[in-house]
Amino acid sequence: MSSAEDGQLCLNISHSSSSSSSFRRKPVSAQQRWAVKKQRAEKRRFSSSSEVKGHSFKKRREEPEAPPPEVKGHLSQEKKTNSNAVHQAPPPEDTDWTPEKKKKMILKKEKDEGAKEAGRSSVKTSSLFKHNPQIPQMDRPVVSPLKEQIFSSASFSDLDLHPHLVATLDKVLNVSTLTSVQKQTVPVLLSGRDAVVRSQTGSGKTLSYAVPLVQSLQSVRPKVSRSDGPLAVVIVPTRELALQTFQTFQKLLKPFTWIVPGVLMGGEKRKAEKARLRKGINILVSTPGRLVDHIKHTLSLVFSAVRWLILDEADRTLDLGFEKDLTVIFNSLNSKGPSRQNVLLSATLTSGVTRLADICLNDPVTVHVSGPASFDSTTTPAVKPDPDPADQPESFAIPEALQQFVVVVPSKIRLVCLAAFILDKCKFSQGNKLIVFASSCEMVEFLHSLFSSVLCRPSANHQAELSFLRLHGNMKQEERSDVFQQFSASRSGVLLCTDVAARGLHLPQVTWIVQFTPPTAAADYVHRVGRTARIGHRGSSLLFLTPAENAFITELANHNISLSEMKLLDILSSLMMDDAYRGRGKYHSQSSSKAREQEIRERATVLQTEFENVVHADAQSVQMAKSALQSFLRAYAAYPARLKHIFHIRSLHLGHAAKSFGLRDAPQGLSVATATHNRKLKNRHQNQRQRTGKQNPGPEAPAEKRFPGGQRESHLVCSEFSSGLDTSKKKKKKKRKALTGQTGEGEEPE
Ligand SMILES: Nc1ncnc2c1ncn2[C@@H]1O[C@H](COP(=O)(O)OP(=O)(O)OP(=O)(O)O)[C@@H](O)[C@H]1O
Repeated sequence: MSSAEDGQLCLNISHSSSSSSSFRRKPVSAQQRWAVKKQRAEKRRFSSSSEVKGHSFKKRREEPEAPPPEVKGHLSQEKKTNSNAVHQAPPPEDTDWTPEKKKKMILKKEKDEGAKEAGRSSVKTSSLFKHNPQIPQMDRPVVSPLKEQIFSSASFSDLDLHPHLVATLDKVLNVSTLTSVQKQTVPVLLSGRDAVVRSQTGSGKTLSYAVPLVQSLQSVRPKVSRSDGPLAVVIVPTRELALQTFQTFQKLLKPFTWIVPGVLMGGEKRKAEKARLRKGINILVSTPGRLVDHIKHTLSLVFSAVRWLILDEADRTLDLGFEKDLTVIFNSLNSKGPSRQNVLLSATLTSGVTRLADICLNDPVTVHVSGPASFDSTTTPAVKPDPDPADQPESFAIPEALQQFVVVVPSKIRLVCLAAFILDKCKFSQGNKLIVFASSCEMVEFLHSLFSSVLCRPSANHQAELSFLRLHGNMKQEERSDVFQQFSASRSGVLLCTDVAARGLHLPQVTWIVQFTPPTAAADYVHRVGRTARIGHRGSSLLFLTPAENAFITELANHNISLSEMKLLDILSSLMMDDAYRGRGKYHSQSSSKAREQEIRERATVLQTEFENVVHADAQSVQMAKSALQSFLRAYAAYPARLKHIFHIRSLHLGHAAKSFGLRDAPQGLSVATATHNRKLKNRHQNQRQRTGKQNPGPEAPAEKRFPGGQRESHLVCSEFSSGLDTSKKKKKKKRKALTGQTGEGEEPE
């Protein structure tokens, strides 16, 4: 609702009041006396209302103070319609005022009220910036970033490829020079060897396996036909990546029309997929869960001819979230068929995953593109490296063209800080395209709804229009695909998303990655920031940390990742670009830096107050904010054990965290609810295990999952990549969902 609409609402209510009997009596009721008293008190608090120049919010800025006990019921009823009305003393009965005059007077009073409200919100400055933990001095440990050169000097035409394939690469995909990873990988795969490939995000890994695969299949004689069924199986962790990979194959296969690619992914109609499988698909791209579903239920899916198995984002796919699915897939592939070429790829293949892969692969060639680490002279010496290389955390290569920043923000200020950053990049300047990562579907929904209603107001001509899209695992597949295509095609805008968009997706022209909630592992950090600065383009990233989470910088440094600090006040200062966020204006014209800082703080408070008013406008909005906060807390409780010293639920200040969801106070019983929830579930799983006699939780048990490093992931947050898709499990899943209250975040549901 715009402010104009708001005004309209007040007017209507005033009209109805004016016709009510209360308008014909003198203001002598308890309520009226209270209102007049309140007005006087207001006057004393704000010596001059002209000093108060606030932004006109869409919703009320503040709830009125509690009325005297005898009128409480009556007031709360009025508050439901328009709480402003409670402040209004009706026009005196014994004047000969025309309805127009009365209306004018009411409007004037409303205006005065608005100004006072604005004043009050300015006074609130203290609540947003007081009682925050100190922002610690940032230590930048010594980091030697791994370097990778993206392009090689060779071109596709130098390789032994079909000329039509080279022409297609050039004309359709606009690709002629080989990237380093392609130069090293394509010949290995063309020679028929298995491979484990690691190179930085956005370096062209997809073509490094897709080109030799197409080259190999087009040369098969007699020619490949649909009736041969799958000859290659490509497994990727998310639906969007499945779609993107399928589209790449569609382009590459333009000259080889007899080879048919196909995609299977959760959320699509099974029946249609079954029909396509019956007709015949030669290159099958799929998410693991959906493939398992078809292995179990689609008779026409036969793997007897499969010659290629590709696991893209292999570290994620080999995570135990997919363990059971992969076992089914491997068993099904191994039962019959010719010898097979296997390829694992990722930007973050850890040695643990590689060791695991060695068991399944046949004498694989390891392609690691990163060169030797280079010393970063801007950093200060820190911890001594561990002498035992086996104990060393994995180093990850980050694109050189990526500038990485971190901002340390007290919890309370996080929401306005994010908003100020978005306004700066997308409204007060142009040509930016942002991806903002948050930890849960509810949080994404909440931010999307709040920002769309508060930040997308039309403003001065020179400011760009802001648009927000959202992507998470709780959306219908159709909508997910639409958003993916829409954001891919757009030149600017903000995509709010969960980790469903963290891996593999190539969304062109993204300039900024914002991690509003920190990732649960350094590898996830790498993949998230890897959505920008791809294939040699420039890009930047910003990580939000609270003062208590500062040690995550050291954790990243252990993986050779180095960040520069961005100052909170610098981000908030973008609010000076729009007088819609002006505070009392007292400091606006003054030039001292202290005065400017104060003005920035006031503007941040004005914006925060606006968020809070929108959130508290009705019960539904409050509920939305609460469930977003709750899901955030659950995600927080699910950080792996080895990061608990940085991200521990007990170190969160609930009231401060609530503020970052636009809630004025910490919702009661929330933290207790989360803890109780955890306990109940733990007991339940223990009982379940005792009943079934299982020592360890089976893959179906909804309890914790273990990552290869031994870390645990609470089931409370449903993994972005979990599958468990067969129909028999559907009921169990529903039951589990109802039990845990989990949102289905990121699942690949059928
Ligand atoms: N040789 C090349 N020259 C120019 N562009 C290329 C080349 N190879 C691939 N690309 C393009 O680079 C982009 C990124 O490639 P791709 O998605 O394969 O990267 P990736 O290494 O798999 O990244 P991630 O690790 O994030 O999955 C794609 O748009 C692709 O078309």
